[in-house]
Amino acid sequence: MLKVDAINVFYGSVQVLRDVTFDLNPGEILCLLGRNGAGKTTILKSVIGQMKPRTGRISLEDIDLTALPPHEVPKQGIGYVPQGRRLFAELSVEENLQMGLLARRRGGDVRARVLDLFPVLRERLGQRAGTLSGGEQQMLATARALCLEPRILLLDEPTEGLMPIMIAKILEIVGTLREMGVATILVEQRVESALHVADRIAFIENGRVAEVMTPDRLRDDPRLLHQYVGVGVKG
Ligand SMILES: Nc1ncnc2c1ncn2[C@@H]1O[C@H](COP(=O)(O)OP(=O)(O)OP(=O)(O)O)[C@@H](O)[C@H]1O
Repeated sequence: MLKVDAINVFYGSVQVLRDVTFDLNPGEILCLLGRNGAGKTTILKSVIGQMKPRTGRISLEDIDLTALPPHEVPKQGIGYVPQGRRLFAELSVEENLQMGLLARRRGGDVRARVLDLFPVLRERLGQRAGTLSGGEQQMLATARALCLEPRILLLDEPTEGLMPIMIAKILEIVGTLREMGVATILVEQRVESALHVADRIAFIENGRVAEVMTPDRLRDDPRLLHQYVGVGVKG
């Protein structure tokens, strides 16, 4: 469905992505793992159109996303939840959701469906976003992105800084979205999360896709983790 084909991306004269190539199937969860600075966030920014590859191509079915202006890319059905969530802290939960709904023409039933996924937000519609817990803020940021009814969701470290129970909830929602046919590219630092939820794992190393594998393959060969992220698998 989504094809990233040999993209080369630069910040000024510094090349940060080198011939990055992978694909994403409908309803698939692809997890990007790699050391700090490997290029994971830059991959998401390239898919959503915020960074333009100097060469290479990103396409969604027959649409060339790299040829579109950045604001047209999300409209093709791609939702992006950046690291740090970028909510409007002074606005309420409801107002933050409305920001997501504004981007589309029809709204009412989408709002209800999104809130069904996040019952905790329904209870807090009038609360200022900045006063939500970290997990609730992540849910709100994800809910806002889902207002566009994306076919693909890009999540940058959604579990960062959360308590284990919240991490489990966020990952459960990613699993529910898969059942609904939403494909996800998930940037994760926690290997356990990747093993738990991913259909495939792509290791990013120095701006390249070093290897793509299933979680089972990684479990069978934990040395790969030492190689790419410098950690071992617990348990
Ligand atoms: N705006 C920028 N200007 C210049 N260089 C940048 C910019 N943003 C990122 N970089 C550099 O690009 C490289 C890749 O960064 P990126 O944020 O994609 O990595 P990452 O794998 O997501 O890292 P982390 O896990 O630490 O978030 C890094 O070397 C980083 O310093």
